[in-house]
Amino acid sequence: MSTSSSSSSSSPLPPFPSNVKTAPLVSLSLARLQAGDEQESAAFFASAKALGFFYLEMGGSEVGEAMVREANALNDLQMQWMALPSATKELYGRDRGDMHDFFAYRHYVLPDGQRKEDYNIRKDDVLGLVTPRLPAHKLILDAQPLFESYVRHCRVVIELLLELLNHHLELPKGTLAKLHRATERSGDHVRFNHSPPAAWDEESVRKGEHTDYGSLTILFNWLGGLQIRPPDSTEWVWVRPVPGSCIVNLGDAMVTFTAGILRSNIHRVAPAPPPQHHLDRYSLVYFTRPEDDVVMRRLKGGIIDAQEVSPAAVNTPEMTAAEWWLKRGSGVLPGIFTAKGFESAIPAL
Ligand SMILES: O=C(O)CCC(=O)C(=O)O
Ligand SMILES: [Fe+2]
Repeated sequence: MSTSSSSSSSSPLPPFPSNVKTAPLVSLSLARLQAGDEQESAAFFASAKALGFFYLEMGGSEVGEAMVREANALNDLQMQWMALPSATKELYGRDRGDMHDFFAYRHYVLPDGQRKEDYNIRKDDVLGLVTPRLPAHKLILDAQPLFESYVRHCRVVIELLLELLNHHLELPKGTLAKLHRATERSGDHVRFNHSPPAAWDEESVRKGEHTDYGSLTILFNWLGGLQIRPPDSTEWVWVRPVPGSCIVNLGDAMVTFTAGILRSNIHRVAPAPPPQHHLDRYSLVYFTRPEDDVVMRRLKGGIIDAQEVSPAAVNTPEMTAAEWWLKRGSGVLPGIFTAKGFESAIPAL
């Protein structure tokens, strides 16, 4: 019996349970957003303000359908990568002692001795912005065309979403695009995430509570496990994986840029709920961040000008996007970041 959640294997995954409480994510159509559908665009802006999390349905969009195929292929690749001996994976681990440490393999040992692990591969290596690229295993290097195509497709989606946000925020044309040029150095990266089947351990689940650090995140997962805590709620609810859709969420940078108009919602990854709990769980994430040199502060113009000074701006030292993701990613600036500032000091995982 396979113990892996395979995205493209012929054996279907056990279903996500129907008896757990799920998160109220709206589903938006990439094809409709690409076609300039105003109702869809307004629904996107509403969900970016209210929850900061939504499904993006990829069917009917050439880019979207390609991304679904590529995400499945990358997930198969990540299963091979995660199956490598630990000593091999650690050759690409977080012990090089410089800022590139973040673009690396890392693991945590769960109470039962198994490894929860992830691996960050930066956009600047995939798109050839840095020579030489950071060392990577042959499995990764051989899949360069796949990574490149996936990153370019993710960027098409990101750039569309940024343009729509720019429009609804009534910012001067191209304001957000200029802060997120794919051709410039940034902390954008692909992440492989792997959690082995494990008993619920409150401490590990709680430690994983976070907001994403960057601007926009594109997530593919195949098994349950992702949970969010909706605004003004203390209850964690499950995000049901929807085949053919990715999950998009906003990160810290969008809260800072908009003085809190847009929402970066707290979330975490728990063990998959039964009947999926006996499977290894994998997810594939593309994180977009502002360019490294961009200073993280509220933008001028449009509806942002009418916002009050957000406590976050008062309580948080100003820094560049690169300093931000480095501090957030290494646990120097831990906690849940919202328009109020840091709300709790849970060390970043
Ligand atoms: O695995 C998931 O479903 C979510 C992962 C996540 O939130 C992250 O890597 O930041
Ligand atoms: Fe996340």
